[in-house]
Amino acid sequence: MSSPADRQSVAGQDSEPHPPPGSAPRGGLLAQHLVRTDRASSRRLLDDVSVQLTPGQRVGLMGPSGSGKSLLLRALAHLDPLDGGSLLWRGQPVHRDAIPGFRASVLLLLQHPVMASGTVEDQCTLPYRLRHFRHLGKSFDRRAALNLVESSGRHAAFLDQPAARLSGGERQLVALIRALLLEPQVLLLDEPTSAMDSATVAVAERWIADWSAADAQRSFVWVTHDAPQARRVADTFWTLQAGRLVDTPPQESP
Ligand SMILES: Nc1ncnc2c1ncn2[C@@H]1O[C@H](COP(=O)(O)OP(=O)(O)OP(=O)(O)O)[C@@H](O)[C@H]1O
Repeated sequence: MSSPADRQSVAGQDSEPHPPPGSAPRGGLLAQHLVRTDRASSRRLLDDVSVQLTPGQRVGLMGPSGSGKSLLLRALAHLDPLDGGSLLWRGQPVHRDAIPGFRASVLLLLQHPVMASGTVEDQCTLPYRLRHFRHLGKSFDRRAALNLVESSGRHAAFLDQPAARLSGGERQLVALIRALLLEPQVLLLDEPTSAMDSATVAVAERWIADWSAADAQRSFVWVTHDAPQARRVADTFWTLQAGRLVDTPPQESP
């Protein structure tokens, strides 16, 4: 079995630092020379970042606090305007009319998930009322939601709990359940288990591994400060420092 460092040299960004335009394979996300600058300070928050997420790839994204990990995920999710660079999804720029399909395929999980009013079940049913999921004809699968709830060791009544009263770890769990039910092709995971106890972390890691294994085209980028977790979940490693990609194997962030 290869070490994370070996795997990085084979599959990490240092083997293909600047993939040529249009080379994103079907299903892939390609970011080239991304630049984001803080207008107030002129500091580069993302500084010439080029990454390629290929179908089936499992990326662990590490780096110190403030190094730009969340901003990179938001950029890959087409959430923030950039000051430079290009983004391709399945080899094409994501134009306005392609955004609904993109949003249905590429899901970003925030570290601190926002919960709407209502119950846990309401959080899970909400996306099906949004345009990008409605047009796919998908509907909420309560049985699948219950299976996930019960496989996390919780009672079915968890679905009826008011979301406002959930703990931070429970919110992350609900956000993950909601995302997995939507069966995305790509998950952009911003410290998705940072507030969970170790047993719940193990459940979340297993769910994401199962989701990934169910379709060889599925891929994710998982931000973590936990190097052992990165080694458990990922086969490729990206590290950011001060907005730049650097070539180092997973290590604890300071
Ligand atoms: N909207 C914004 N405008 C200006 N600066 C921002 C903005 N959002 C984030 N930043 C700054 O960009 C830098 C990178 O932020 P980011 O949230 O991506 O860090 P991170 O690597 O995810 O950190 P952590 O590990 O603590 O979550 C930080 O210094 C942050 O203050």
